[in-house]
Amino acid sequence: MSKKVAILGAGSWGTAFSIVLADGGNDVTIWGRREEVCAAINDQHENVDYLPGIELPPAVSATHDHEKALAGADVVVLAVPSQSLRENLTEWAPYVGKDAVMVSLMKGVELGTLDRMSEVIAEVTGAGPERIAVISGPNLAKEIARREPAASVVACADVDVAQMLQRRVHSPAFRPYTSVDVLGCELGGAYKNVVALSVGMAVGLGFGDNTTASVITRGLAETARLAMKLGANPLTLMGLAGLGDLVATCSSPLSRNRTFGEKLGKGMTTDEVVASTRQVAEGAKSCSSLLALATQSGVDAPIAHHVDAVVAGTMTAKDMMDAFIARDTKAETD
Ligand SMILES: NC(=O)c1ccc[n+]([C@@H]2O[C@H](COP(=O)([O-])OP(=O)(O)OC[C@H]3O[C@@H](n4cnc5c(N)ncnc54)[C@H](O)[C@@H]3O)[C@@H](O)[C@H]2O)c1
Ligand SMILES: O=P(O)(O)OC[C@H](O)CO
Repeated sequence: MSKKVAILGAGSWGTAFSIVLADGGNDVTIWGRREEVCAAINDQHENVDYLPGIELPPAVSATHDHEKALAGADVVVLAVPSQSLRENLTEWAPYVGKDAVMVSLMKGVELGTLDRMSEVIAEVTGAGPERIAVISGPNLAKEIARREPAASVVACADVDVAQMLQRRVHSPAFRPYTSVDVLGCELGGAYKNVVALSVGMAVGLGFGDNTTASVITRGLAETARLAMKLGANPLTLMGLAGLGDLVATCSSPLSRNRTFGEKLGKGMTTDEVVASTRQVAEGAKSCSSLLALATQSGVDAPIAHHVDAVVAGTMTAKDMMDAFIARDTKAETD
């Protein structure tokens, strides 16, 4: 049986996940947008731009040619920014094997269409749900690349496919659990970035653990409200792709979303924060799409609403925190 995997995207997570896959016994080819990044992966076994100091296993190689990366791959892993997936995949789709399973590592919701990444994949490739999976959990790239122990969720509507992928990514430091709740995993992964932005803002403003714990907990309530309205299993939100990822992202200085929020909390503008890093903070775009999804679904989403306003520059981080406290009071479980 082929164990060739293509990873499309040579950023932090695509590269870190190549280590998981190589440790799981797969032969991995990464497609990278920039030739010099691919050359460094092949020649120095290192992604000097995104994961400096981490030695990549011999089973990992890279190419700038997507046709070469995709040739013979029975598993295709997608790790580009959520807002560029549709454009990228439209170019790649003709070269994806007709039975290949596509796995989204992305944590965002498309602006405009409000599609989750699995929905973009289905629309662009015409693949059925049995060929589309999601891997999501508390998985900060640098820690995974250092092979620090972590768990995650492999979700696919077809449990046999989820189990096949589970076997392929199970490695000494990475423990995958299966799920059939693709929607719940995707919304948990996208929403926690928005909550991490607001937690980062609280940290940037100098507030302590009571404030961050309150925002995290109400963030989970907001995520669960929307996800359950759209059909997610509530237990998914209590699991690794929900609470687990929320805690990791909101607690860690390694999180790009939390760091982005912290800079906003310290008074930088969105343009200044974007200019200060080349890495993607998905929540800065997905706050708008998740807010639109919540509004369309009739779900109250105060955190997405206020984060969207701060990112858009129509409200300050301090005014956001004041507004959270001043909201009409209600029962916790409403
Ligand atoms: N980094 C993590 O710890 C982590 C963990 C889990 C999930 N994710 C998710 O994985 C996805 C990718 O994140 P990342 O951490 O690898 O981001 P990154 O910023 O580290 O890298 C993004 C990669 O995409 C490329 N890219 C940027 N714009 C592009 C475009 N228009 N077309 C094609 N390629 C483009 C960049 O060159 C880079 O290689 C995101 O949805 C993120 O939320 C990240
Ligand atoms: O760095 P962030 O904020 O994109 O978060 C990374 C991962 O999603 C954590 O699981």
